[in-house]
Amino acid sequence: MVETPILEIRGLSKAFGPAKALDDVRFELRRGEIHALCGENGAGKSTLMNMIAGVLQPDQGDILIDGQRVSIPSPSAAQRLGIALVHQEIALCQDATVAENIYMAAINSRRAPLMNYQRLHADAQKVMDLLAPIPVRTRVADLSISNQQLVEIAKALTLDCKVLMLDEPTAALTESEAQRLFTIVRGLKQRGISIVYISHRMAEIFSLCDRVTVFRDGHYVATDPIAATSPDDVVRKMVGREITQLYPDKLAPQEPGRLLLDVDALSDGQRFNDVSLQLRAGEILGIGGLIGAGRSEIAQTICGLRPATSGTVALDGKRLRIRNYSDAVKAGLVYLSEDRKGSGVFLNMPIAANISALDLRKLTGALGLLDRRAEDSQATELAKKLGVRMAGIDATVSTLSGGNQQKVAIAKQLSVDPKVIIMDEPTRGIDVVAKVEIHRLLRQLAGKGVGIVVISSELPELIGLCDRVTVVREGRIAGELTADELGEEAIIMLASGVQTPSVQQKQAQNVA
Ligand SMILES: Nc1ncnc2c1ncn2[C@@H]1O[C@H](COP(=O)(O)OP(=O)(O)OP(=O)(O)O)[C@@H](O)[C@H]1O
Repeated sequence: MVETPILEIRGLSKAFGPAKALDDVRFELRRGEIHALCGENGAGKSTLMNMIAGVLQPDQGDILIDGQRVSIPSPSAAQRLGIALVHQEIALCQDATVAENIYMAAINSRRAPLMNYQRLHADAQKVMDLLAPIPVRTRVADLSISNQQLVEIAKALTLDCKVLMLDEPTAALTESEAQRLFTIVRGLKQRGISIVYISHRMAEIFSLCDRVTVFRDGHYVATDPIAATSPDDVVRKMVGREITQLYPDKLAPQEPGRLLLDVDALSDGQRFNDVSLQLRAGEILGIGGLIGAGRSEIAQTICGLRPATSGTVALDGKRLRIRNYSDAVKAGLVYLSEDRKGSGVFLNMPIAANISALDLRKLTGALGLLDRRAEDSQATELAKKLGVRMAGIDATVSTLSGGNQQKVAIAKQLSVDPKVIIMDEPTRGIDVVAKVEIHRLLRQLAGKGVGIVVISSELPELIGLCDRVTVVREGRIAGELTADELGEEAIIMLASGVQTPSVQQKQAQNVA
């Protein structure tokens, strides 16, 4: 007998104005399975999750829980049905404690157990301990992103959750943090929780999930057991064609041009010390390291977003005196923030205005008026180059899917024709195809003499894309790897300071 699925979606459709985000899709989640949902940016994955979580209402179609048709008019209705969604972006109250966040809904509705803080802490700690030993009296702002993510999951678990939906949970995690999350997710599965898992990373889908469903352009394409498919097959179903080359060709070693960016003994007096980096024209330099190692702080200090206490930055042979970020942009140095919502894009502004926000002078006519036509044509060209899926360049950024918002943030950096671009996690949340396009675009820019620095926690990206990788550990440069030396183990070893068994073995062989 076939078991009734815990969650079933039949013929679901949703339009935003004239644009159909989902068209007659189906989906089935079995009890105790981890089911991956894949599709390009804008394929409709988050829209489906939001409907199941009561955040959005479908135009048509049915949602069944345990074989019963249900209506989910609000997030609290979803909670009552045992459905929890952990969003792409962390949405915790940063100033509140872990315990207060875990019981936020109950506190707001005065159901907290029950405003007795001692009991609240004890109950919250019990849930938190299922995942990781994080003290629940800690302020959320003092936790790492990965621990914040676990607090989001703990919050979901208090709701007597039967169906847990995780939307790109590893996007902001390092490799080892992601591994810890997988162990936790597998443990939840053992406890009978059914999990929907959205991710753009094929490797993790294939190591974690039982089945995979693919959406393309708001349509259902297929559902397969993981054992009966392959990453290539999933990508082919997502895109409708084969992707042959994942990474563009690298520079030949003798190719890099003149010294473009020269950072010498830079310190900020707190997070990093004595950092020296050199970048040549035409080169893509990777920066690896664990989250919290100080990579973003180094980049932000180079670009005038944080103050330095000592050291120098020279661009094209000229020592820079950068007091703030706009000085850096004027000099030809731009920074793509890893925090898209915080400082990458203005969500409530149109796409065109976002793309031109960094340098309006370029688009301003003799009378000091903004040339809207020039703004629109620049935005259209860049959005097309990056393949932004949108209704039009006048649409606000908030109407775009997560990955497409990231593409707008990248277009914004490119609009100023920079000499050096420092990108912090540039392809976070970006689908496989768009990632290939962005990598190709970066290589093309490098080919024109632009210097590019890519901070990434995704080892395959550092290895596949970069000509050289510098690894930062605890605020200092731990070492540098040339293209020939690049490998996951070599990066991990420098990043953690711990030798992995096979490196030790190799070294022992070399000595022998
Ligand atoms: N509030 C909204 N207003 C207008 N259009 C929207 C809105 N929300 C989503 N869309 C559109 O619906 C489509 C599906 O978006 P959705 O966020 O579901 O994609 P996704 O598959 O989750 O993408 P990603 O991988 O980038 O997160 C996109 O074209 C998006 O622009």
